[in-house]
Amino acid sequence: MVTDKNIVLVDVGNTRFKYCLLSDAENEPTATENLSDLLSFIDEQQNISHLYLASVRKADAVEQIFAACEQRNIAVEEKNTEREAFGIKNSYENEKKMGVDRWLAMVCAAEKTQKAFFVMDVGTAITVDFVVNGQHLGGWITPGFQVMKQALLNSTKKVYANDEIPTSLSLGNDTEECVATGCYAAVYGVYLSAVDYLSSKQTDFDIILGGGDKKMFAFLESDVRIRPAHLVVQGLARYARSELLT
Ligand SMILES: Nc1ncnc2c1ncn2[C@@H]1O[C@H](COP(=O)(O)OP(=O)(O)O)[C@@H](O)[C@H]1O
Ligand SMILES: CC(C)(COP(=O)(O)O)[C@@H](O)C(=O)NCCC(=O)O
Ligand SMILES: [K+]
Repeated sequence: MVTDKNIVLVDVGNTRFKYCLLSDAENEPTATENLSDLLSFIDEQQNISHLYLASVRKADAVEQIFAACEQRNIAVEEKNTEREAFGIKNSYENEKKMGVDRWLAMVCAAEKTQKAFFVMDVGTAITVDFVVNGQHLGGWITPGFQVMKQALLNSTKKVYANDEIPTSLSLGNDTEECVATGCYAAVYGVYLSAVDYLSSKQTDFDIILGGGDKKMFAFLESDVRIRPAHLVVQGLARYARSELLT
């Protein structure tokens, strides 16, 4: 019999791999840039029968995962964006063009609230998707905090950056600080625009937040509309539970 301890969930983002057992899907997944960490994890468990996979990279980036699973007799279930599932209807004309991470973020978010929502994934890119009455209205893709900073450095000669990740809106008093606070303001601006957009629909809504940089929004914690989530692995968890455990 397959249990939630035999299933591993794997999110292949543009920066990092995130993974956990289905039984741990409520906790922070392990994040790593090295595929070997995932393979060691699988080998430590010894009893993995299924691997649920979501990737936004090119096919060759996940070939190694398929090969490693074949060697270990683990069934790989790779998820792709769908037109409709779990009561959510995708607005894309060609849903295959939508990153599966965005689709899974909606699948996760729809389980966390019965209300209208927007789901914001603050990762390499920032994606925002709006859903009202199960209908995906559409979304936004913008550069994430690090990508924004890098684009600025690449396009200028005298702009420098530091490694600080601000956690509230403030002003800079030197170049590095101005870059960090400015890019923070841009990220926060995406959030405020999303609130503004959904508020204009005159509907009560929740906000589901995830991604490696979601800590930037920690200061908003007291807003009852906000639900932090491990979007992609929890979207995968929903698929895995419905396909293998019911
Ligand atoms: N240890 C870390 N290594 C890399 N990025 C990190 C780390 N901790 C936080 N981050 C932040 O997380 C972001 C990537 O978020 P993540 O959700 O993992 O991206 P993706 O799903 O696109 O791979 C980076 O832009 C970075 O600012
Ligand atoms: C927008 C993304 C790059 C976000 O990826 P991430 O930041 O999570 O690594 C990814 O969802 C993607 O490659 N999407 C394809 C284009 C689309 O969704 O329309
Ligand atoms: K993202």
